[in-house]
Amino acid sequence: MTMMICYGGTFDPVHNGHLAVARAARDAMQAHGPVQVFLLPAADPPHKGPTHADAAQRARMLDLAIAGEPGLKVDRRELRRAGPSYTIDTLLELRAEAGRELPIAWLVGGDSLNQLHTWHRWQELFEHAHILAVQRPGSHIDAGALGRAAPQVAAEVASRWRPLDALRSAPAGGLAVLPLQELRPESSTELRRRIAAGDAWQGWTPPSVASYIVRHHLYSTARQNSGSL
Ligand SMILES: Nc1ncnc2c1ncn2[C@@H]1O[C@H](COP(=O)(O)OP(=O)(O)OP(=O)(O)O)[C@@H](O)[C@H]1O
Ligand SMILES: O=C(O)c1ccc[n+]([C@@H]2O[C@H](COP(=O)([O-])O)[C@@H](O)[C@H]2O)c1
Repeated sequence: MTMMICYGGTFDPVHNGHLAVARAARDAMQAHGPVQVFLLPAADPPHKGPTHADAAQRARMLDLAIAGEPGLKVDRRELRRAGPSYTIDTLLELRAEAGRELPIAWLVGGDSLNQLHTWHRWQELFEHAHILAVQRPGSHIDAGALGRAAPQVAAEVASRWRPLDALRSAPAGGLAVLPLQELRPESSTELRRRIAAGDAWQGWTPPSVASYIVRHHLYSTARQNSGSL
């Protein structure tokens, strides 16, 4: 059975760290059977202020970033919903479409996992998906241990730890850690800072995305929302 991996983010803009994570998830899970990775740009990320590029631009940059990549797709469903892009709403939609049996994993960086208790209806997430967590510098997650998680999160996941390959054997409810060959230092915040400051940045994102950013004058001043594609 195909495993569905969902990778939500603001992607403002997408960077090579995001792509390394998406590819690592695809490659690790495909060792055990077919897998599809969906990248879901958030229209209105619940914990962030206004974005710098608009939602259509962020999704377009994702299209460019994954062009020609087997097993990766952009899913724009959150762009079609009004209001905050709550993950529980997205998972309810995906579960209704995929049926009750399909294994679904929601991919998060360790920084996000440590704060999972702040997400809307967060405990319900496990009814509809597994969580697949990936290390990020400073996040201190490891298989079986959360170094910096809120106590509520540590308590909720205590009985949910699974080896990676076990995620395929149930539709939802587990937590596994995705191994990365090396931690990825990239962040969209630092990338935007570098662009605005005129520091070196183009190696942090694929050339097609870098060209789009330059062509649309994104991130070079405090806030952009030109709306053009
Ligand atoms: N370098 C990275 N390594 C591992 N996970 C990452 C990395 N960058 C982002 N993520 C994870 O990807 C998801 C989407 O991230 P997001 O689009 O917010 O990018 P970001 O770089 O964290 O942005 P910002 O710096 O603006 O907060 C989050 O779960 C985040 O933890
Ligand atoms: O559902 C929530 O309450 C919620 C709170 C914070 C983040 N998320 C989701 O987590 C993903 C990463 O968010 P961010 O802010 O780190 O880009 C993105 O898909 C968000 O919609 C979801």
